[in-house]
Amino acid sequence: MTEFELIYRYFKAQDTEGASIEHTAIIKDLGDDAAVVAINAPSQWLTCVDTLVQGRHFSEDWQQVSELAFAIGYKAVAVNVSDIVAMGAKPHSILLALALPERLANETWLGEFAKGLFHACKQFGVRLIGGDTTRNDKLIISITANGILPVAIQPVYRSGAKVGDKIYVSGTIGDASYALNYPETEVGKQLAHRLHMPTPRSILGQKLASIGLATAMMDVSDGLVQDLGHLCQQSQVAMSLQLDQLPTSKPLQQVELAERLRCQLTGGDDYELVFTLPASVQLSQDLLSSVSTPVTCIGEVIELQQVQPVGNTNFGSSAIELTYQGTAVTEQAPYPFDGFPNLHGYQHFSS
Ligand SMILES: Nc1ncnc2c1ncn2[C@@H]1O[C@H](COP(=O)(O)OP(=O)(O)O)[C@@H](O)[C@H]1O
Ligand SMILES: Cc1ncc(C[n+]2csc(CCOP(=O)(O)OP(=O)(O)O)c2C)c(N)n1
Ligand SMILES: [Mg+2]
Repeated sequence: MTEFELIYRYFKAQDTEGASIEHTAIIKDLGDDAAVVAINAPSQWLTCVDTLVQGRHFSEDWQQVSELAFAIGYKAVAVNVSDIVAMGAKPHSILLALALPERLANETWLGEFAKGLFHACKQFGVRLIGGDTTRNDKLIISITANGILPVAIQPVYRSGAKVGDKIYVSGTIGDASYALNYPETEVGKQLAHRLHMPTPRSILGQKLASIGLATAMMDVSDGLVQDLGHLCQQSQVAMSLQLDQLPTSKPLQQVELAERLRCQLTGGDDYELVFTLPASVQLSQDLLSSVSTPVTCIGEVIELQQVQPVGNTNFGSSAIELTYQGTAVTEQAPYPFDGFPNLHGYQHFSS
């Protein structure tokens, strides 16, 4: 199979079923030097890119890479859709840059990978409009995602959280991390789908932006504390998190408390949304009608004791206070932990 046969065979023929009205703006997709999308002036165009690397974002092991072809295709789209919806926008299209090992350039692997990729595309309403294919010794998948937002709707940034706001998180957290760390356990197996096929909270993110009440929002990719640290830094606030309120899936409830909390606070890979709302807003069913994802209040925004420099990489842990059943969790009294936990989340580089 040549490079061009590969592209046309696996990525050119997209199912047009489920294409949205905005997709009519795609004038040219795969096949030319660039995709062409008509810009509807009263809309805002959002764009982001995320890369998944073999051995870093999914297993190094070739056997696993083979078995997980569908899930890897799905997850590559899902994590990008997650960034778009964390701004409140509607996902529109993606570009796929694939560095493909020779041993995966076959019908079995590419067929499953493309199936997973297009399954996610269909589920989240995005069209593949271009990309690039190269050969490499390891599998690297880089996806650029685009989204749209009417000008009348404000994107929800990380920078708007205010003292007194309540902090909410969607779904449940800690599942993906547990599945990654304990894949052979019964609970790990029950949670494997949360690691391999995360669900970006597309409807919830868009709804929160459209009702215009969320003061800040982001998705949890690196770990709750570290990611909330970014939100604190950009909003120049601190936060108080109630550990007994963290939403926990049925399988994860069976795990010993301290270990479960470590997964929830630092694990990452959940792709849930965290957002802040003024305390006066009651998150009623009405407000979230048409959103099936549960949301849970996990704490509140408090005053920052001292302004933090932008480059402070320890900001996450220093700006976030933990309480458990109304009592502060501190170095001196770390209960329910034996010792105060390391709250760093996932970092590609750390010194
Ligand atoms: N190599 C890079 N060049 C330019 N911008 C970058 C680069 N890496 C990250 N960024 C930007 O830094 C910000 C944080 O990146 P990242 O932690 O990857 O975000 P997220 O967790 O939302 O995917 C984003 O706005 C991203 O666009
Ligand atoms: C083999 C393997 N090791 C580790 C992880 C955990 N992991 C890898 S990257 C990551 C954080 C998210 O990835 P990143 O590239 O930082 O995404 P971004 O924050 O840019 O959205 C996590 C929790 C994993 N899923 N698989
Ligand atoms: Mg990250």
